[in-house]
Amino acid sequence: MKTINPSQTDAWKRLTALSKKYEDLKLSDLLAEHERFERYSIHFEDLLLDYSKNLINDEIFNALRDLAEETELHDAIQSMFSGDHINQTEDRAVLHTALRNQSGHAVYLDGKDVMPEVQAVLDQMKSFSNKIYNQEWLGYTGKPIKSLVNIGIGGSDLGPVMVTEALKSYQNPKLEVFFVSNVDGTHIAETLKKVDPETTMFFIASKTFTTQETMTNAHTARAWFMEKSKDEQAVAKHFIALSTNESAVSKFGIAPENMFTFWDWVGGRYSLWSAIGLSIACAIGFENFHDLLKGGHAMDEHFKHSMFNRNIPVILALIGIWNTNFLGASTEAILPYNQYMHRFAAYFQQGNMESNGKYVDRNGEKVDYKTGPIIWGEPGTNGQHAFYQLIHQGTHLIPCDFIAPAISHNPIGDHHLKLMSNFFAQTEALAFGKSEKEVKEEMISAGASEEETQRVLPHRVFEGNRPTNSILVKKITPYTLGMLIAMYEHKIFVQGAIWNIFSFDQWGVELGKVLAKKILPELENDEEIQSHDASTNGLINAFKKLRNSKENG
Ligand SMILES: O=P(O)(O)OC[C@H]1O[C@](O)(CO)[C@@H](O)[C@@H]1O
Repeated sequence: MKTINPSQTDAWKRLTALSKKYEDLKLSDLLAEHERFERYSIHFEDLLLDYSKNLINDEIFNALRDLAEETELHDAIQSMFSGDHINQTEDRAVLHTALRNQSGHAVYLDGKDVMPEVQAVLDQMKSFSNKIYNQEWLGYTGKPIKSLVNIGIGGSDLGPVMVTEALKSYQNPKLEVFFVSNVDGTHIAETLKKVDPETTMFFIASKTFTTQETMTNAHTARAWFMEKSKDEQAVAKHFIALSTNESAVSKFGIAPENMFTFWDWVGGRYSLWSAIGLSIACAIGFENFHDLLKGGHAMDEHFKHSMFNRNIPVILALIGIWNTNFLGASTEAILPYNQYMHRFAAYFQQGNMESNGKYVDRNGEKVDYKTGPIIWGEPGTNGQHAFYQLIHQGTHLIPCDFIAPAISHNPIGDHHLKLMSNFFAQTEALAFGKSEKEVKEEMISAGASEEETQRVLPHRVFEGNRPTNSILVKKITPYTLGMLIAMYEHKIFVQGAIWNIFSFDQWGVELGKVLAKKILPELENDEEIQSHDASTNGLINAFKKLRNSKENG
């Protein structure tokens, strides 16, 4: 992949000029055009992206597309899918797309087809998950497994949690799934209270098998299990490992036949498609897991082969760049109008922020433009009663993605129509707002005095002109969810490629880990600490005093 500074391209300069030329662009004017929806929306299978409620016109969109051309996005896409080592700081390829490759074609990495290995692990996952799902895998006392406990963190947790929750209506009701991630002992303690060692399967999910949080929780789980079962042999029936690190897995005491492997070319935050997804496959059944892969693959094909102006991930990425780099947004909200998808925003918090939270470009130079936005969100309508106030009337520009299914898994009464009326109302309100004239008329007709109307007026006006994308799908099925996940993955990839940053490393999480390791032994005694700065010393010493103080229990 070539390194091209996007801010030095002609397209970027044009976009800068366009952001001034169109600083008064109004969504209400843009949306008055009858064909706007047809021209600014895309159908792909059962998915519809409406991007018409963005502050863009044809001139702006064409310049954005030129930016993608000038920064050689075509080559970047080609490089990723063909197994080039595009994660250069770790000298690794980025081939999570191979994990969901349904084309029947080979995927080469350094001259070797990876598909036979991928298929072998999928076969192993299929056979294991069928046994769990069909209640055929028996624990050490001969009872079928009822509880699945995934122990992992970051990409080894967020993906499995998000998908398992999103597809809960597909779950075998005889199974309960738990996720333990935090090193806070409360997380494992509260989980262990709810499960029975005779009927629990622990999935130790860690790409490296060295992550402090995961290994601490795994050791605690094994000690708890040993205390209950008093049988070393029983471990094999209740602990499996999902990892790339065979020697660490065997050192932990998990036999090779109970290990499900993957490879260094699968990034942690892109790993739910790999063996890391085994808890998903066990919970919803392998066929459904396979449909998830198929949905991801369908989006890969769309992304690889569609022209940029008909390419959903590319369009989402370009709009994000317009909002971030030319309209001044620092954040993006992901708002699924679907309760099952309540961890979707949290999942892409890691997906996006760990990938594109970089201030150094591919030449090692500090960038002179903004990169990855802050990602957050909650399911509608909960968010409406929490933070939408700021989106509507705050001082920050917060572009939002609204996601909803046309059909609910729980068609009770008019719940879904009410939910969807809110979905449509919010993007309309954000775009059009409410003018002074409208507020005045409304208040006067409700009997308010002239004086009261004048006093409250500015507070009840909505400027509008807040950009949104709406993503509608038929239903949240494993296939559709696969498409949605891959759609955002590729959006992130496109933005990273254009911003000329390395999206597949995560050096920014290392420093804290290293310092925590240094501090840990200092907490194991009561001696006063002098080895840090004034604040850190003060905090550690106050902590030691507090834990030893007799007052307040
Ligand atoms: O799967 P592992 O190796 O335990 O790593 C867990 C997570 O830690 C990170 O390396 C850093 O937070 C993530 O990228 C990764 O998903």
